[in-house]
Amino acid sequence: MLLAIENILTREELAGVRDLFAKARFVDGRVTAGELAAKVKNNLQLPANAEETQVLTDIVHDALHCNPLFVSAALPKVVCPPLFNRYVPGMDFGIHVDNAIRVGATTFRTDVSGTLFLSEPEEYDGGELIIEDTYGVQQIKLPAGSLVLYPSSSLHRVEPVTAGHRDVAVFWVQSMIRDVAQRSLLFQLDAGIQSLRARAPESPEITPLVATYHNLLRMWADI
Ligand SMILES: O=C(O)CCC(=O)C(=O)O
Ligand SMILES: [Fe+2]
Repeated sequence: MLLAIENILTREELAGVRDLFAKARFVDGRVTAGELAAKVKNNLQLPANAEETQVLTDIVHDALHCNPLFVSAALPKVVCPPLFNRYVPGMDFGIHVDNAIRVGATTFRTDVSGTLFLSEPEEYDGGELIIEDTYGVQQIKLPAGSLVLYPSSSLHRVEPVTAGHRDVAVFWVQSMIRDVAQRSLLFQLDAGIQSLRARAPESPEITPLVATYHNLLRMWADI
């Protein structure tokens, strides 16, 4: 399931993030790449121990956990500290699949990959995120503050940036629901329940649907 979510960050949060990016000192992104990804990774990133990184991580984590669509789609068990990346002209990220396991302070399985866009599309040329999903090849370039989520099993790449710079926060989620099809069913069911609740809050069908949602979650969740 590939999902774009708008306005993960408020205008104020985005301005704060962009301010921190403007002051930050970036290093070669290969420092955190796995063996295979290091061969194709060609970008800049903030060091994990940079002063700005912790502040940025808190802003992004808070925004994600407060977003009902993100929580419903990802059903997160672990959201790792994001990588804060910058691509300047000539930089790209060749085709790869993300490492299944990320080893660190918390070692976790990557089920869902996310890119939160921090630059406006008109601020740079190129830099499209290309995802080869089961539904074909998707080309993604979203407004600043918007997020794309996709299964970590997908092959993907970032087209070369040819002008301006592309700033993003990239992160991975271990979901309570490992299986992408089960996760997708729960997301669909939750969307249906939310819509029914909004349109006809007194509907007697809501209770059995909510019960089904929770009982499927109980059946499938690994926590
Ligand atoms: O920059 C992006 O949108 C994705 C980067 C990426 O694929 C990665 O860091 O593994
Ligand atoms: Fe990746």
